[in-house]
Amino acid sequence: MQNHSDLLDIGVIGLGVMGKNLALNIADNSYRVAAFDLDGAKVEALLQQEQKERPANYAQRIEGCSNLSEMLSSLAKPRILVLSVPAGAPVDGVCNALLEAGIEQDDIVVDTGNSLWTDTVAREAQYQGKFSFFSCAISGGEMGARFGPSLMPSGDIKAWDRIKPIWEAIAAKVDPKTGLPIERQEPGNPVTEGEPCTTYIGPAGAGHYVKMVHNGIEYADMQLICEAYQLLSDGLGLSAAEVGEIFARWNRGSLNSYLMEISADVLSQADPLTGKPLVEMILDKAGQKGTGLWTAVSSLQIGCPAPTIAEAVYARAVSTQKHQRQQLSLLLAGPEPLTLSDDERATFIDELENALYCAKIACYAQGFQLMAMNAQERGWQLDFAEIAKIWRAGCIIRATFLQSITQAYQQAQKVGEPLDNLLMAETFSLALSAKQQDWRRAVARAIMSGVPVPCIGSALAYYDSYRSETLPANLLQGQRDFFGAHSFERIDKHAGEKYHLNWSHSERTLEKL
Ligand SMILES: NC(=O)C1=CN([C@@H]2O[C@H](COP(=O)(O)OP(=O)(O)OC[C@H]3O[C@@H](n4cnc5c(N)ncnc54)[C@H](OP(=O)(O)O)[C@@H]3O)[C@@H](O)[C@H]2O)C=CC1
Ligand SMILES: O=C(CO)[C@H](O)[C@H](O)COP(=O)(O)O
Repeated sequence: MQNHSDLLDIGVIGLGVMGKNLALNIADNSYRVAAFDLDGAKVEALLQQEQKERPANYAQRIEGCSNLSEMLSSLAKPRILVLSVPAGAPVDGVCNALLEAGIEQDDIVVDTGNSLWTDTVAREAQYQGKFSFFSCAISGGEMGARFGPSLMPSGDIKAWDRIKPIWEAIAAKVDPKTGLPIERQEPGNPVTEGEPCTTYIGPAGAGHYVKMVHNGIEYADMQLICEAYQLLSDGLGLSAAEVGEIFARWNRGSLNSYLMEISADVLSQADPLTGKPLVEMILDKAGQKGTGLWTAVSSLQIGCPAPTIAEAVYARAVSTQKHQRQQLSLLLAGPEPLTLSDDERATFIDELENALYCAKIACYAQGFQLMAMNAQERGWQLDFAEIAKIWRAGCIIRATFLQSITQAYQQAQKVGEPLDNLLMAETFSLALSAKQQDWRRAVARAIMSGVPVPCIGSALAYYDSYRSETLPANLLQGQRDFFGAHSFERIDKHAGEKYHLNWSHSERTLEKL
């Protein structure tokens, strides 16, 4: 352990991509940090980075520990210990190691990893009486952790009261007037002004659930942008750099977002090895760690439609089937390429911009509805205006658009009417109604040119399903009653009254069950 004369404020365990940067961020905000990783080289690297970045007039604020007992004895009580280790078994591994090292009942362990929310619920109960297991899901990647992430804390409110000042200091900040991020990436000079992107989400598991849905939306938003890229490159024959320029232009309009910004950047990057566009040298097989899948599974389990999020997970799965795709590309016929005039191409690009905006609204509507339905099942009181607010900066899905979502929920709160679906908010219903024809034309062109658009297309089906007062589920109920006597309700009788037609009898009489 490094020399220190005083007890430290907070411990960080796990110094990978996120933990290392969180430790530096916390230190930038004047807290003294004890740091530990199983790999001593990572502790050393962190200490060196702090030394390199620290302004000359600042004292050392991070101290390395060689084991957890040393960390516990270096911290002021009750202790705050931040876990930034991979989700799953490593979280319990560290908790058990902390128990062996002498962690106490009043100490707080904050899990900042992408843990499955049901694991978090179980852990809070499992460690009760031993220490306070608190969770704080985090988004923002490496740079977010370093200079201001979005933080989604949940669990024991007393634990939140203790960590809140640190969390508000290290979180990303938003200008309250414009709703735009205040960004300054300067070691030793953290952003202290503006609204912090953190808020208490709810009981144990709520923060991880909200982060999981954030990631589900992230999957869908990324896939929507990728579909637009394929339409512009394969469909229109534009180069990666040209698509990058279009995305950069869109990023200055209603599609302004971090994901659009980085997509434009990725597309304009040349490969250092070949000089070709880097994107064309990257293998088209998408990885995933599970949070998008968990979101889709949750939506299926609770019966909340989130088709665009599910399609984004399937799109990653299809991408990994490279061998089959190679074989089938030689076997299966597709349409002739579309030949478009210059005017038609320009029109198509504008239509696609509107299609993307509409699909994005539908995808966020799905995510927010999912959070609402799960909250209802769990008895959580989620404040969606606050959730949208803390996603305006710091996190991967940060976008100007989140300010409109914040305002839509604030308006609903003001008039005392719950916003059951974001499509109902005036700002979005007007935009969707105005742009839906362009959305259809973009999907139609994609279909006619043979470019797959599972997310842009499924979002349109979601939109059309929700604007249909009547769906063909009447026939479906008839089918179910026919083969399985599963019964149906009638439109001219009380809700809940069940009927069955004796389909196999010659008279086909109707029974009230
Ligand atoms: N990367 C990202 O953009 C984001 C990640 N997250 C989540 O944050 C968590 C951390 O992610 P990330 O930093 O990317 O992961 P990394 O794999 O980069 O870092 C995890 C670190 O934890 C260390 N570790 C593992 N087990 C222990 C242990 N028992 N005691 C001490 N240290 C341990 C690892 O050491 P070693 O390598 O030696 O095993 C490694 O240094 C994950 O749950 C991730 O899903 C959340 C938001 C964004
Ligand atoms: O949580 C995150 C950002 O919010 C991570 O970047 C996310 O885990 C990446 O997920 P995947 O590897 O599944 O694409």
